[in-house]
Amino acid sequence: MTRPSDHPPVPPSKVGVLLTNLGTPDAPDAPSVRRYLGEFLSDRRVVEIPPLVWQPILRGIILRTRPKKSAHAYAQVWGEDGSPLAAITKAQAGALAGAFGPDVVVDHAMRYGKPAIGDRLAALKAQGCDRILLAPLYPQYCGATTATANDAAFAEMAGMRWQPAIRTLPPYHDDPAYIDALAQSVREGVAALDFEPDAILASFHGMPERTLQLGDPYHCQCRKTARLLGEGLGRELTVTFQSRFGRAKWLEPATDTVLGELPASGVRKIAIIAPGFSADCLETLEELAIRGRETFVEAGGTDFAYLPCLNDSDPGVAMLKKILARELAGWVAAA
Ligand SMILES: C=CC1=C(C)c2cc3[nH]c(cc4nc(cc5[nH]c(cc1n2)c(C)c5CCC(=O)O)C(CCC(=O)O)=C4C)c(C)c3C=C
Ligand SMILES: [Fe+2]
Ligand SMILES: [Fe+2]
Repeated sequence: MTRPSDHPPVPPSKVGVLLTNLGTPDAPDAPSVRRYLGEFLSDRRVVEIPPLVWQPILRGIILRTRPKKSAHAYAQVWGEDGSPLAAITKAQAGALAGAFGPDVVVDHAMRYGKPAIGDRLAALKAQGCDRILLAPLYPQYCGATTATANDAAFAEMAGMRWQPAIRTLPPYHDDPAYIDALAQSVREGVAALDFEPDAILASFHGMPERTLQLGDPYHCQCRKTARLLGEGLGRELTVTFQSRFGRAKWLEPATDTVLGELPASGVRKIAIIAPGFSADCLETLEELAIRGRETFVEAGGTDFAYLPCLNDSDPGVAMLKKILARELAGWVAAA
């Protein structure tokens, strides 16, 4: 029989903040990329095709061909600290350590691969965090990103007898703190160029167009970010969607198509930004900064600059601190 005195000691109460992002392979080689893509592309929030139809295509075709090609792309952006997405997300959490006082633990996790969301959530709880803020670092809400990150945390909680209280970070696509940080970084980035861009392209990750018709707010939130940022900069941005995958119709216009067409319309000097990504990753560093440049230059463009994401820059971390502190109100005295 368990008597009250037999209960394990209760650690002192703390608050946890769990930054989450998409995830990345462990290494830039085909087996690691295959494992990562197998998990990622089996998520029904990401590919909304019935598994009986999709899994044979994924296992029989995609995981046999894509990993080699993607591993080659990853190898081009891999740094000393490994995958840029992993290194930057870790640095963001490191930069926020202590930002909310001594009783708030900041950690980070990935939806696919490591460190896993379930593991880090359990670790926060084991450290005494009885209140946890889940912070999927996607400015624009999308079922395929924000929701699935939160799903993974709630799936872990389903196995807990004593659950922590949970809050989730809302999308921050139109938050003045986010728009101002972006505007500052674009202004400084453009001022440092040795050319004046004819246009600034804002490239967001694409999604199947069907998800817009089904009510996902992602597309509208991307457009709003671009409108507000354009107002902040005093110049209109060209909005495009990148990284098309599969045969279905995706959001348009496609970044690669626009990059190939702009020079013929007289736009030969461009700066490109990726305001849908909180951290630079394969999609920005390889697809935009390397392949995007090639496409633009081959089409007759003369000057091309990719401006980095906010990452763990001082303005980027200050922005994260502001939007996270707001969600901690009532949990943390000083927040
Ligand atoms: C159906 C496929 C995909 C959907 C839907 C999708 C949505 C989506 N993705 C991001 C952010 C990132 N995606 C990244 C890589 C990546 N994305 C897909 C496919 C879909 N994405 C694939 C197959 C890959 C892997 C690389 C490749 O093989 O091309 C990354 C980068 C990860 C890294 O390791 O650096 C990010 C970040 C968003 C924001 C989004 C919907 C809004
Ligand atoms: Fe993606
Ligand atoms: Fe891509």
